[in-house]
Amino acid sequence: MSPAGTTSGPAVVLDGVAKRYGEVRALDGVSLTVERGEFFGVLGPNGAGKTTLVEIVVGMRQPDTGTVSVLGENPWPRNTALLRRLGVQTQTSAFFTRLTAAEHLETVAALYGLDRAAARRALELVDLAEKARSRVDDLSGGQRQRLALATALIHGPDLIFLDEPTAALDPEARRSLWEVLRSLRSEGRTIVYTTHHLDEAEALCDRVAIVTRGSVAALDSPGNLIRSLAAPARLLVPVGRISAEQARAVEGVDRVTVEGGELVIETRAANRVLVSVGALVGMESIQTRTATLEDAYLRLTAATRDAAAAQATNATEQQS
Ligand SMILES: Nc1ncnc2c1ncn2[C@@H]1O[C@H](COP(=O)(O)OP(=O)(O)OP(=O)(O)O)[C@@H](O)[C@H]1O
Repeated sequence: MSPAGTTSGPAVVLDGVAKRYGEVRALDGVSLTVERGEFFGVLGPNGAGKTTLVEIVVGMRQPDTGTVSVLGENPWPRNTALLRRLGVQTQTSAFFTRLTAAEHLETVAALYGLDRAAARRALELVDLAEKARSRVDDLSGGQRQRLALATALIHGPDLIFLDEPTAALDPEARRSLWEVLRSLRSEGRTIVYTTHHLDEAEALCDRVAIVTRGSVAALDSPGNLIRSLAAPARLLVPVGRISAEQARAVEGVDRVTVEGGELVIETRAANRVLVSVGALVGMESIQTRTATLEDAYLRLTAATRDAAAAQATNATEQQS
């Protein structure tokens, strides 16, 4: 059987995709393109519509309106030939819980027509070989998450969807999963994933879409988002070297707070302020924290929340 889908062109194209659950507008006209070979992050607050978006793209849900193209094909109704080219890990991944981890993967391998070696390779890929003989029921949350990832990757898919794959992992396991994801990316596979770990998205993603209230509020590389949303840098000075009033008086300083024994000076003119504050306290006393994707994200989501609150107030005032 020849595999479904094209081998060139974008990996995913969404055009005007909307989805309601009763009164809840989960997606409100989402249009975006994921290029082939891209590591693409979908970020957003709880309930923003990320899972719904991924479920529509992989053919688990039908959009109310709009079009979806995955490797050049429509994923709905469930396109079983296309499914062989997709690797999907959702938050509700199903396991054969009475089996051992190895038996579970061997069963999945058999469903794809693969041999036991594929199951062993998948276990090793996610660093779970030592739990091969443990029952799935007896695995920890993080180990189950790694098994879910192995299940999604066992057949070597071209396009991989992961819904919060590192949510239950300890910091070491998270870093080792980053390496797995990076190696998949370097093999030319496309990865679309959702996460609440902004540091991770910044480290891994070529581009991210920030979804708020069912719409794409921003879509760009992490670096461009940080620049365009003008997130501030922070200078940290031990309390006592300079007063908050003195710091506020420095030209270019936006905000001064005290956190954990440090005066935190926020600025969007980091170089200029660093020189001025350095002249007051000595350069060696200053720690710098450049703006992160998390800063940019928080600014954007706060602005979206404020705009929605203002709209709701206006609507109430007009009614009364
Ligand atoms: N099956 C469903 N029936 C009714 N409402 C739903 C259903 N699934 C999701 N919703 C609602 O749709 C909205 C979007 O949910 P979704 O799970 O897509 O968000 P999310 O961004 O993935 O959230 P989280 O970060 O918490 O996982 C939410 O308001 C949610 O309550």
